[in-house]
Amino acid sequence: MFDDAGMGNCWIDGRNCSSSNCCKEDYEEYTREIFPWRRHTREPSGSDSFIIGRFNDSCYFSYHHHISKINDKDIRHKTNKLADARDVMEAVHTLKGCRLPVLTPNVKGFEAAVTAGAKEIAVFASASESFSNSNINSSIEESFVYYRAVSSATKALSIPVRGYVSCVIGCPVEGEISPSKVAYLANKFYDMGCFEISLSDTIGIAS
Ligand SMILES: CC(C)(COP(=O)([O-])OP(=O)([O-])OC[C@H]1O[C@@H](n2cnc3c(N)ncnc32)[C@H](O)[C@@H]1OP(=O)([O-])[O-])[C@@H](O)C(=O)NCCC(=O)NCCSC(=O)C[C@@](C)(O)CC(=O)[O-]
Repeated sequence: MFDDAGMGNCWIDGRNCSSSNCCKEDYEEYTREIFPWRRHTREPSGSDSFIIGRFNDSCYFSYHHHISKINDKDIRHKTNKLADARDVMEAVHTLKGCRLPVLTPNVKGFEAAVTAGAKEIAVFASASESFSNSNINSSIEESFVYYRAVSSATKALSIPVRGYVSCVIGCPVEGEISPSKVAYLANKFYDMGCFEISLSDTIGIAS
């Protein structure tokens, strides 16, 4: 399902469909070079924990990042959304042999994640200014202000933090991303104390 509260136009060189969706079903809609990149409507928590469980059974993944402790843009459902995240944490905390880092965009999300039982935290910055603004409503530099605060809060509780750099190859709005920008952000996460740094080809154009 799509909602129209999109994240702006998406431009992917040489592809006629969004990378994150099946090209086949989208082909008709995306036969133009520029197409609206819409956000998926969130599934109920039951499917989240079911999917995490299945990934774990498949033994392919030793960790699953999940449950972005995020602010739902439609504030009316914000509390429900957090309750939803708590349900997922409750449903997966018994999974054996896997790590479950929780994405948190700020200290508020971190506190909610720890309250819900998170043992590992993940923060996420983008190598593209446009993607950062669309994704977390702040610039790259602003996001590191939030993430340094999260990192200090995790140190006090000895909770490990993973740092994601998004859009390391290309951005749906800005196109190709310079590797030196990616290296700069990875260094910032390293200096901040992240024990792991993940470089994400967020829109899958490297493959
Ligand atoms: C970052 C924000 C919160 C800024 O959203 P905002 O609206 O700018 O936040 P704000 O600071 O203006 O606060 C607005 C309201 O939200 C509340 N709020 C503020 N923070 C939280 C929170 N954590 N949890 C719950 N509520 C929160 C805050 O308390 C306030 O409530 P009010 O006072 O009006 O009642 C929002 O833009 C957001 O949630 N963005 C995240 C969207 C998201 O989940 N993106 C996908 C993550 S995965 C990813 O990015 C890529 C990755 C990691 O997978 C790797 C890759 O593939 O690239």
